[in-house]
Amino acid sequence: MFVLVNLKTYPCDPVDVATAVRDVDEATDARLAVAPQAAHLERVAETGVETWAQHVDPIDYGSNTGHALAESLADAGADGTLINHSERRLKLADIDGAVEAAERAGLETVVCANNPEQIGAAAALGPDAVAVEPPELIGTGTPVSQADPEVVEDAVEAARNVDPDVSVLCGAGISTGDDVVAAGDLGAEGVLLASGVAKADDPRAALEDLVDPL
Ligand SMILES: O=C[C@H](O)COP(=O)(O)O
Repeated sequence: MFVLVNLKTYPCDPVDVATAVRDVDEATDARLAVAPQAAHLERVAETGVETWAQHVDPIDYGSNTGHALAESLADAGADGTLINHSERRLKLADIDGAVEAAERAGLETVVCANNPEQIGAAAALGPDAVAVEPPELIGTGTPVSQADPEVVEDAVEAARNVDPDVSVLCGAGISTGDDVVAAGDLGAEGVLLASGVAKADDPRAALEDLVDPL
């Protein structure tokens, strides 16, 4: 299972969490990665953890003030990038352009979407993976695998029907090892999570619990 920890703009110490993610990754068969804010990419990547950007813009070098250029994210140490997160939505054409920009810079891609229908559309754009996240469950602590298992199963089927090579992650409310196992049982190859680690009193213990049953 792939466990991708998004730090959003939570007030945690990104290097501390990244170090914990790196250490737990080394102690488990699961694959762990962390997505800090863009301004923290370089410091996080220096820990040796697999590092992801939270967003990339569909642009090339040039006059694009305030945008996130894929090559700059890669230079800062990003290995991959989220695209179209629920809190950073893009238009369809821009999702397509962002996937192209990420691939141009050698970044792995996860395109997020709200529901199975959008997952099918996202998979058609050729990312490495898609992540289904019902927005109403994000940050609630109620896991999507428990509250809405069908959305995960339907997302897996939607992606498979479009492109079986596109992996499917699920996210929203995932905070325990049991949640991760349940996601895997529904067909997901990974989970995208945030508050369960970034807002935990002890992020390292939260990570250890997440991978314990894997
Ligand atoms: O990127 C992560 C997702 O939005 C899930 O967030 P959450 O784990 O806080 O529900």
